[in-house]
Amino acid sequence: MHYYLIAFVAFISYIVYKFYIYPLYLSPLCKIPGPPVDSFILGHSFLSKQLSEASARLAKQYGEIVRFYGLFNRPFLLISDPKIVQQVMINHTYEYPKSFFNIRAIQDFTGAHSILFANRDTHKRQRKMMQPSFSFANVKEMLPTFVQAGHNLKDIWMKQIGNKKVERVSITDIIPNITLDVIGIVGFNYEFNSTKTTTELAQAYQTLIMRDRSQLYEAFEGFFPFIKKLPTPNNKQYNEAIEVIQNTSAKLVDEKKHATVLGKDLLSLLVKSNEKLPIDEQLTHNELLSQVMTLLVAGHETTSTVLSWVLYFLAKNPDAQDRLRKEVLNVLADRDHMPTFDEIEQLKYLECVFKETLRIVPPVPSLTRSTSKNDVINGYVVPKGTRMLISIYAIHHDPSIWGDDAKYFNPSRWLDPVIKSKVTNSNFLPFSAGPQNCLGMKMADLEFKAILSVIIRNFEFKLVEGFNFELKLFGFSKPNPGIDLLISKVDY
Ligand code: HEM
Repeated sequence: MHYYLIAFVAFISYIVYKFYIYPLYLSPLCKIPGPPVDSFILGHSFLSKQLSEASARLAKQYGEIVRFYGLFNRPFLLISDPKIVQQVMINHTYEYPKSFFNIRAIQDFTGAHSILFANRDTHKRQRKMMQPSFSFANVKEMLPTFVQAGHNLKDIWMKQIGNKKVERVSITDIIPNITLDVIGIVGFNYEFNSTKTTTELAQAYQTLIMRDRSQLYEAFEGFFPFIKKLPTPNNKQYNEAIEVIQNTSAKLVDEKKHATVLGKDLLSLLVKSNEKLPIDEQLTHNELLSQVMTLLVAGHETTSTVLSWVLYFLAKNPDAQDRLRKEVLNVLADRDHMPTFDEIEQLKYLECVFKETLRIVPPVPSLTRSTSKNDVINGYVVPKGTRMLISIYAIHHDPSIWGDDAKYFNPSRWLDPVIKSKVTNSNFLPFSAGPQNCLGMKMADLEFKAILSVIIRNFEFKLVEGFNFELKLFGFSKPNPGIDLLISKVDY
């Protein structure tokens, strides 16, 4: 009995030391400034769905490297210093591997062998394989699909408005389906048809992306993965949605592997270049499947997020909207004209609008990395295995870079020579930076510009009085419960 008591006391002492005394009082990370702890077990209560805005607030209050605590007082560093971004993401990428609050939840979306989780040699091998599919020449060939997607959206809203002067439309209901159809065609030469019919795939993403879960819940699930298996209605819905995505991806890979003629879509190009490589360099079946799942989600959720936000900001800033429409009319005087690549490239204000939207609401608001060895960052000792949250959102809202109006949407800032001289790839990083940056960057750029130019040519957008939503973090920066706008036709 006596021994049991000693063992019990030793166990409790170990728990108290490991989860309370060491992280809060003894770890070298305690020297880094940060907010006081407000919960014994839960760490910081701000670790919630408003993480983006909280991170900007903390950066302002405590500086560019901030210590905070997650579940069970696990320490994290919040980074908003471009110099650290340069060190961690650009100069020494593979020394700072990615780390996630709940990796299994992301792997459900992307497959366990996605390039998003690969490190060092595996990453280099997968990247070398995938990069050629995203070449400039290949992306240029996607333009007609992007413009057609703009026209499809135009036709849907024209029909919705009908003979009315103005119509209230939930823009976030349809835009993800438009970009899902786009990735279907350019990614896999496959018609998902999610704008014409209700598809299981579009519904599955809707279910997953808009799940109302806090970071804290994600962290709990990360610690206790069995939670996902409990037979609750939410879990059932979640697991069914994941199954739809996995089955669709498996079907796409299977069809491509057995196709007699391969096209120019991303997956065909990937399969073709894979076959040319020596066996030990080739992507395995599971790796290929994971890349398809990754392209599906990365290729449509991000672009739909930025397209939804831009319409909101243009509705809120009618002067910017008028200026953009005026510029677009130079190219699209005829509403049915299909703009060429060169014509889109001429639209300089459109470029500013794209960058400003990515700055003010980066679709991926933060990135996670960890130290692979004991390290020194900004003069502080940082032990091996420390997790870092690189807040793209906080860096994009830093007045010392973007000016005193950093929190406002102002596309013209991108024409200001002072701002232009300050912008680098470590302080403007919507697509991340360094060797693991976004492969679909050029594609997203052209898709955004093609769809937005058709839409802004044809419609005027205004805010709905009294309609409110929140910026919430569902992995992507999503407006919750969505965005409604008033839309009217442009009659010239
Ligand atoms: C506005 C649109 C987009 C944004 C803001 C965006 C942002 C990002 C970011 C921040 C990362 C780095 C993630 C990390 O380090 O954990 C990333 C990676 C990636 N993105 Fe995008 N993305 C966009 C569109 C696309 C599109 C259209 C595709 C493809 C069809 C795509 C494919 C990828 C891939 C494959 C990676 C992994 C690259 C690697 O690890 O080497 N993205 N993206």
